[in-house]
Amino acid sequence: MRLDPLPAPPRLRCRCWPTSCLFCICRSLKSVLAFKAQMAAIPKERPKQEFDIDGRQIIDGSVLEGGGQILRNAAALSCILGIPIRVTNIRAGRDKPGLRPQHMTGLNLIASLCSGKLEKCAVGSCEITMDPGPIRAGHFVADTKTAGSICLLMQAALPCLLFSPADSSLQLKGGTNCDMAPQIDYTTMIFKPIAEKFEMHFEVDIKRRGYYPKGGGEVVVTSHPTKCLVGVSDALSQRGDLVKIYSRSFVAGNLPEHLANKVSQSISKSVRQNFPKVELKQDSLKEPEGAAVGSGLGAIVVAETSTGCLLGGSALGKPRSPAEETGAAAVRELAEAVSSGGCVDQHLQDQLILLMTLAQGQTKVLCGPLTLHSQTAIHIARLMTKAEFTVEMLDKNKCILTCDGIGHVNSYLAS
Ligand SMILES: Nc1ncnc2c1ncn2[C@@H]1O[C@H](COP(=O)(O)OP(=O)(O)OP(=O)(O)O)[C@@H](O)[C@H]1O
Repeated sequence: MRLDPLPAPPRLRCRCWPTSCLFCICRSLKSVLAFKAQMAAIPKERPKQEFDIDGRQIIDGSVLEGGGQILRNAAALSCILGIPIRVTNIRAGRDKPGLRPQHMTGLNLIASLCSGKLEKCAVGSCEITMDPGPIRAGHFVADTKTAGSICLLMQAALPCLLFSPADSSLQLKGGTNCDMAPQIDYTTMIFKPIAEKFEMHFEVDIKRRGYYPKGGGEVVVTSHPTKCLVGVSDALSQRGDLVKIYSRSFVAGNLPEHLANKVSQSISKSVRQNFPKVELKQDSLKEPEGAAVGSGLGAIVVAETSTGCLLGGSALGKPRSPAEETGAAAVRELAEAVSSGGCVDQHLQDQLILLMTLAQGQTKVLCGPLTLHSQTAIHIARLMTKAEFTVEMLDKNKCILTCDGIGHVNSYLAS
């Protein structure tokens, strides 16, 4: 990874020099440490490729974030580029390492898209192999049988279907609004419109919502193939001004509708405090009976800028936590994304890496601090492809992430 141009190192001398105070010295040292941490996060050398005795590329699932995203991105690249893989140390960075139902379902789904051969793919397994075949179009069904995230199944499968011969549909079952994963509303309201700028097109039909712990949600996704994704150079590098904020607050199951209104009111209050001049539109609802399994409460807040950037914040209700706190937490996450000064929030950042990698041409994204998830996604992309990533620090928190993608072409649509 290239590092040029680098920012000037932070000044060691404190502002009240020559009568330096302890506070300023500490502050300077802290910024030196932060600067060093950011540099350390971006290795210069490309990661070294290693292969097992059968010629499969070895992917170490314990690097950096050490979570399920390594598996999804590696399996997707394996399927798209026809690279046989052996993933070791799966989710070694998590309390319960090994495959969880969501990851196992995602791998099986990817394997079925490309008639791939999977070995050792079972809950708890810390190592799998996958030998991909040609990607095909069709109707594919995947069920986590838990509240495992439907959006993370989409995250794994949709990039693969871009390179299939025709339209496909995915019937996905699991959780639609879960913690530690995009809520389905995040995927439709933020990821989808931005992915369209890369020429990734799909439609989402939410048949039924499902929440932790029951799951039981169902989403049908129609995916359209593309000849080649295109890099996005301007649309994600100019932040513009905030022009609108939209919020969706919901309850489902045995929770009363007035709780959704409380979430909405707290969002309105926090938005007024943080963004007093920005237009706010709100929806507050109880999911109709039959349209949701189990009980849930949550919110998503989406801000749009004058240049078309979309930033989000979301939260889900927790037992014994007041409904108002859910609204305030969603706005806090949004405010953090806005104050980072980037064109993407911390979650979209890593979700775009695969698209940037595969696209034809250059993508430039103005980001806040690079997250560990993004660094991990970049690591896997560099390990498995020739995509070039550059990080240009603009100040100690903001950077431009540039990727020269590999321009992978859909062989079925090539002529
Ligand atoms: N609140 C959120 N909004 C949008 N996206 C989110 C949110 N929280 C997490 N994500 C996304 O979900 C993905 C989570 O990946 P991660 O590897 O941590 O989870 P995982 O596959 O469930 O595995 P693990 O259980 O190992 O953490 C990332 O792409 C991240 O950006």
